[in-house]
Amino acid sequence: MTCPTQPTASHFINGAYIEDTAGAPIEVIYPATGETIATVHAATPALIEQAIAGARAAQPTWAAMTGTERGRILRRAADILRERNHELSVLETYDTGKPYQETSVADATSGADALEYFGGMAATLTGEHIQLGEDWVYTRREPLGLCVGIGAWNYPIQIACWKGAPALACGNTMIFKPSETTPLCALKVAEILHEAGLPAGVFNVLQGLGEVGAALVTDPRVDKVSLTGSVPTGRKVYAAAAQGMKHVTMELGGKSPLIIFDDADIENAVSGAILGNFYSSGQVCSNGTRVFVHKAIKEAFLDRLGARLSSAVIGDPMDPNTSFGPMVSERQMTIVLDYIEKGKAECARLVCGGARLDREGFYIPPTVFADVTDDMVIAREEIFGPVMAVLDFEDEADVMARANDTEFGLAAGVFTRDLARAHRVAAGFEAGACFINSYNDAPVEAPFGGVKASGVGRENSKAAVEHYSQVKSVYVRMGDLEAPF
Ligand SMILES: NC(=O)c1ccc[n+]([C@@H]2O[C@H](COP(=O)([O-])OP(=O)(O)OC[C@H]3O[C@@H](n4cnc5c(N)ncnc54)[C@H](O)[C@@H]3O)[C@@H](O)[C@H]2O)c1
Ligand SMILES: O=CCc1c[nH]cn1
Repeated sequence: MTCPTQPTASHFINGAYIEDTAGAPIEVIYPATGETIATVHAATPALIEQAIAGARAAQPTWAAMTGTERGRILRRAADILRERNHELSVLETYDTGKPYQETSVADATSGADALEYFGGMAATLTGEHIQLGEDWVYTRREPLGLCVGIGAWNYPIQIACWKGAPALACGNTMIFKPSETTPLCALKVAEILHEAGLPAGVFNVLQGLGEVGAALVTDPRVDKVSLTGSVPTGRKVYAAAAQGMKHVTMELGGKSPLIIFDDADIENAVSGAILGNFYSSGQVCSNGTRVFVHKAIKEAFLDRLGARLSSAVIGDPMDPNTSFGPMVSERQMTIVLDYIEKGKAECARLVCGGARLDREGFYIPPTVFADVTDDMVIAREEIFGPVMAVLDFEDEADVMARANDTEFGLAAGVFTRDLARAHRVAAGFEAGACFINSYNDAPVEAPFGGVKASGVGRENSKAAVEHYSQVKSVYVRMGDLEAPF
């Protein structure tokens, strides 16, 4: 079996596809069937050297272009991404197993939004003038140099663009290493950027496992590392980057709370809980997997949730009617099934789901546990699959303390009709991305990122510019300079 739209080689370096079969083979598995659809090869040390040398050499010329010129290329790439939405969505579906119903509206689209947004912003990046009597200071906003992006497997196109677009807009070059589980889509992003006029060497893609990522992170010629991945990987990558005093962005995992008060619109709250637990088969970093439901409405909430989940169309991800697909890999399926067994062993009440589906592919249906308590493993650890934990509460202060009682701090949500309470709760959340009467919206205009163990820095929005550029100040004296001797 082969995916109809797959790239022609494993890597993209200095403006061209390149293959080196000396690198260890990495099989790309279609999660809906378990079949191999492609084989890529991990980057060899020679290819890593070629990519770093090329990206370093390309950076000064790219930075010397005006922001308008750089932005025009990024915006052209955004247009091509949109024109090829179908082809890219098919590839993303084969890479991840996510239903085409989702990928055709959420993935290339989100990548194009980032290229368009940062392309538009490139010409506006300026320093400032600070008058000091007759002297003055001006600042220059300068690129960092060579940035490395390292991706997770849940949003391959989005992650490549959320990192690449602001990096390139600011005048940096980038080497992007996709997850070894979903290596295909980032290559298409590189291909499209070059079709849009990107000079060779400015955006490169190298395949490989953690050791290729580690080789990039530790290279002294790399100035910044942006990782999307788990907290354990984040700790390693952050520590390695610190040895070289490199800039970092860490977009890591979460175990986010979603609080549903007794005055909430139940239908909307159920929608939020579904979007925050079962979109992308639960493989979204910001998911609100600890759903605190006020005791007074808990059974009504669970009844409506069960009814709505029974209408999920689980099946062939390429069928446009399918709304729920498989887990990304057999490994991830096993991890999630282990957590489900822990939930059962801890005597949480299994409301629906709870076992692998009897069909080919890595399918676990939407799974809901009720009567979950704060100390249960399924309420404390990130599962990264379609498993919702429903916990009871009665008092606002109590539920806020419980919601924040976690090492993570990526996202949080609240459903209530009381707007004063909604804003009070949002202010009290220890989380980077909060939602009121909604869940998991991630527009490019809004900062995205976590606090506590969930990360460092922000992607998207004007905030991302701070993480891909640095400010130089220049003091200008207008008169004579006195000295003590
Ligand atoms: N905060 C966010 O924006 C965000 C978005 C998506 C996913 N995630 C998180 O990602 C995780 C799931 O993705 P995953 O399983 O691919 O994560 P992971 O941490 O296993 O791997 C992430 C990436 O890091 C690379 N890597 C592993 N070890 C490395 C090392 N020592 N040095 C450099 N690179 C290394 C991997 O090859 C992969 O490309 C979840 O925890 C999820 O919450 C976070
Ligand atoms: O997976 C994390 C990033 C994200 C959140 N919503 C869409 N993408």
